[in-house]
Amino acid sequence: MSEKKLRDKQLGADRLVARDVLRAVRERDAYANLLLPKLLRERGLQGRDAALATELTYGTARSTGVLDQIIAAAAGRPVDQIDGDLLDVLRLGAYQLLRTRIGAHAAVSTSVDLVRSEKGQGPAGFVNAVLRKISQRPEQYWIDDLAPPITEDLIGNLAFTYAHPRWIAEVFFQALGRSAGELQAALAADDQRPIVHLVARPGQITAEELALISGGEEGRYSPYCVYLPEGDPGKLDAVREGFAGVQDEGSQLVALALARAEPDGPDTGRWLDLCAGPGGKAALLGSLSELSGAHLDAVELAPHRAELITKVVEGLPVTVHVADGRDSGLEPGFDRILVDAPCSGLGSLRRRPEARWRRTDAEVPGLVVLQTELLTEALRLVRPGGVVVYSTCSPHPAETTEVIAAVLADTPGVSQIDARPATAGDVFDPETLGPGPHVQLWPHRQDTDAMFLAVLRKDAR
Ligand SMILES: C[S@@+](CC[C@H](N)C(=O)[O-])C[C@H]1O[C@@H](n2cnc3c(N)ncnc32)[C@H](O)[C@@H]1O
Repeated sequence: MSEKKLRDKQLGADRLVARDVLRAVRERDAYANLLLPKLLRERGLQGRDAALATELTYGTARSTGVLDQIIAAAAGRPVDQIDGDLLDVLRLGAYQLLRTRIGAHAAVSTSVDLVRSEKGQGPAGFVNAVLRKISQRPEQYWIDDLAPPITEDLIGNLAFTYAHPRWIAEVFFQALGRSAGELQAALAADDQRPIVHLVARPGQITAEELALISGGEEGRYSPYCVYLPEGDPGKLDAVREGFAGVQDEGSQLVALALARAEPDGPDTGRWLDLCAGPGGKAALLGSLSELSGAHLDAVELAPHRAELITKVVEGLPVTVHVADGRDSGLEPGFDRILVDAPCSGLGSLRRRPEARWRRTDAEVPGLVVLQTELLTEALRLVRPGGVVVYSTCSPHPAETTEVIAAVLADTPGVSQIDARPATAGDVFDPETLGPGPHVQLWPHRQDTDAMFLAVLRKDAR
């Protein structure tokens, strides 16, 4: 065994990977869900070691803001006065102490070893002292001590308890009709790591076949979905060969709603995806359009994301355009248009562990302008009688119902139709999707990302 391998083993290769990912997230805004699988592969971690590294990395990244408040209280100084490399290890250690069943001794000693090997005895002593202090109390003690009292600030208390920034909890509260019980359920579900959802590409493999070969289970809502509770989807032949992909069931329902929504008059086979990168929905729509003899145009502003679409739609009747969806140069007259708008992503936080601590509400007004312009352009490009599906992976009312209301108010000759039948198809009861006319999915209700979708139809002449 090489000296480096031996060192990694002694230190715990799982924690070393977790620390390195957390450091990259902090130092260079890396995405944990992209970097972690790469490091696991490069360092040959598999099985239980890979599972532990994943749990520690994602769990720590999800809880960062709350762990920082606890670390600051235990260290007696704000975290911005703690060296970043030490802070990564403190977060990792505090997460293990407070939010896992790992024993206190293992959590503290592995953290101290990580610091000692890189930084020496002094910093290791500091990490030891802070983590020991944290370990003396259970998580509930720290919540009671540091969270706003539930009687004074219910939203702030729940946000702290379930490791969300307060402003995001406030947005969920509004989107859930100001129900405290549902907010608690939504935050709790959003604080869990979701299982992988696969999509079986129509015409290439069925969900039943994919479930059999992957050891997964067929989805509840999308006829193309398979739940994969464990295992690396990248190792499945069906995924490697492009018969299947990784896609949240809620995203599948959005693409399906576009294919199922009823235009007024016959479908002439011109479909458009106006914000298509990286191509998850375009791939599903491309397969569905092939089966129904249609053609999909896929527009994407970012060239590198357009390249990803080109790869994933290979062999399907799809043309990819690198263009601004607000001025694509495409001829009007589409039967169906999807506007899967750039958004704050607040609906898929559980799949992007660190995202909740990176986002700010200052981004939202600019996104709302873009969303409004893209939807307005889609309504110009759709033919009379044609349908437009507007969707976001965000439940933020400013990005969802308020965009729809503003565009409807400014665009004569367009009506909003009930999105529930198109979302449910003949697979499940549309009434389970709330009162309509839009659909808002939630992790705590459907166990999907919190996708929003609305269906608009241009009046036939
Ligand atoms: C929510 S993502 C779409 C996800 C995609 N539909 C899928 O399922 O894989 C929004 C996409 O819109 C792109 N985008 C941003 N501004 C755009 C614009 N003005 N015109 C077209 N695409 C744009 C972003 O680069 C991003 O790839």
